[in-house]
Amino acid sequence: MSDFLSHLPHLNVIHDLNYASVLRGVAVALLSIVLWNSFYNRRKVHPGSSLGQLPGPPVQGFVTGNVKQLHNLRGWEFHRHLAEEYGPAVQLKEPFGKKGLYTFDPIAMHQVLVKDGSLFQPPRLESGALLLGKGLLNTAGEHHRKQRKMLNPVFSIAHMRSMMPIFYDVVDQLKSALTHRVQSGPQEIDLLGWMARTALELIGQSGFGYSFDNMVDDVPKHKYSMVIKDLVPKLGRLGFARFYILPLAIKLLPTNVRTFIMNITPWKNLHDVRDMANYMHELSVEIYEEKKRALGEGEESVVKQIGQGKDLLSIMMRENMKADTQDKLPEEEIIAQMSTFTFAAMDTTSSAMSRILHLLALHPAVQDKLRQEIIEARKERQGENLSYDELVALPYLDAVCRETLRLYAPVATLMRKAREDTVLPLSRPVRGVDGKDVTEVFIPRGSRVWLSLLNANRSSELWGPDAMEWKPERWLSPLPESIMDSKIPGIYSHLMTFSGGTRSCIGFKFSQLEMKVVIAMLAENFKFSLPPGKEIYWQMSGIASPVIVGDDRHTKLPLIVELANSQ
Ligand code: HEM
Repeated sequence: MSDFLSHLPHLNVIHDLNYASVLRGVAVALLSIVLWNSFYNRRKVHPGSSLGQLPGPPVQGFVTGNVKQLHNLRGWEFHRHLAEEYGPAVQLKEPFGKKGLYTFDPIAMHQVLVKDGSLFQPPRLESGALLLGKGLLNTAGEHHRKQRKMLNPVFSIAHMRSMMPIFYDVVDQLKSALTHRVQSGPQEIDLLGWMARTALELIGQSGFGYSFDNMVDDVPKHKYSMVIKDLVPKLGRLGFARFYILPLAIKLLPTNVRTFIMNITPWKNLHDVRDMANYMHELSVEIYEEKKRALGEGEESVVKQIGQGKDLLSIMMRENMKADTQDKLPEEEIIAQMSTFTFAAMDTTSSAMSRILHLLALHPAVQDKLRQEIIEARKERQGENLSYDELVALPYLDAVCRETLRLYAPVATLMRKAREDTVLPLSRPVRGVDGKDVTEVFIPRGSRVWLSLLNANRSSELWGPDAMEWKPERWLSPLPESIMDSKIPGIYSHLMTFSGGTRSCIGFKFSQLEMKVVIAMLAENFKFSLPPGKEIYWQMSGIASPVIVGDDRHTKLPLIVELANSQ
């Protein structure tokens, strides 16, 4: 395995380099990119309207364009303004004046994610692979398709069913931890912290048969818990560099040169991210090796040494062993899926579960109704845990989850980059800057397209005039025809929350199950209310996260928790 490690680009260092030539190279590359951009923006002959014909907001500055507004932690208003002022297809500016498209038009999104999915790739691929290895999030084309083919069956309903006992074990630990803290009376508790611990333990146990957290200590002790908690905020602090400088450096500089530059750059945050990536990788290798040994020794050993062998990693390794030679994934890619799944699963699901708890605290009548539904279902089962089918069939629990994922999608925007010139059709014309209707937009190769999952889910044209209200009841009657006919390409409930097409969320069923098991237990056993004197604000980070107004240095969701049967 040490051989394998030495092939990872981020672990190599070189020492003797000519600084002046490196800097000259970077300057020439930057200048070429600016000139290339303006050449592309000025081309006149192409099908469809040009991006320049679409209306859009003024830029904040030539260097950053609209990017800072778009990724601002308080960017909700900006995104809402884009939808209300300009409609579903908007011209935005990247750094140095390059034009891009911001859209939530269903047909345009369908083309980007489904029909022309292979032409529109996330720009993160190379930098993401440095962070998490070549897992699903960071591969493309045939490589991605091959991984997806191997991994889709791992997330089947049959496997989700078999994971129920693992889920209930983790949730029992959460119940004991909270009961212990509130048994002598209501307490203010940071639920975001507990949801993050629960989500990590759920993916740890059901993902890899590995426990990160006994859920007993006040703070988790495993280094991985700390690392994964800090990773997203630290990545966020790389900001502009992450989306623009890093991909450029990867494209232009050989591995050893950029590793050298990274190591000598006096930026602690960058070094922290590098060390975190290395640590996550090392732990994944350790867990993988242990499991491989057990699998090699047969099923009995898997059960004895690493639980039931029903976790995603065991399933993945068994599927890979069975696969035909041309479909087999190399070890390195199986290992990369571990950090990939943890990264993709943890903050998204804990954000969604925390949002539900916050909303239940804001809407006590919904909270009571949900509690009642679960108490009655459990009574019918004489207090036994609900089976997979019983749990997913609870209509109000389902409505609360769906409505939260609709109005408050944890991931607000996806970014794509066009690999070829292409034309995107719109489902209805928008008024161009010259007053003429724009029905299709020419997207030059290299342009960015931002897909607004947020605005697609909140469109009053599709969801009706109450689209901005949180109303679980809307899911208890038939949805409006406008949404049923809209051809929204999302894989889940006409929503864009889990995206659509070949790169849609592979874990969406897993995450819904997690949410339902956790929220059902919490709503049945505890009551949640708002802490007096504290206002909670959800930041628009890559994955939405709550802070207390006036103290936005740390993400937190303080709620008053008490036993539900205390009165
Ligand atoms: C509420 C929870 C979740 C939300 C809102 C969510 C959302 C998303 C979105 C929007 C994407 C598309 C990203 C892109 O195209 O750039 C995605 C991809 C992905 N998600 Fe999730 N996710 C959630 C939970 C999970 C869980 C629990 C897992 C794993 C157990 C997971 C694994 C993945 C993976 C591996 C991908 C990449 C798929 C690919 O490129 O083929 N997600 N997710």
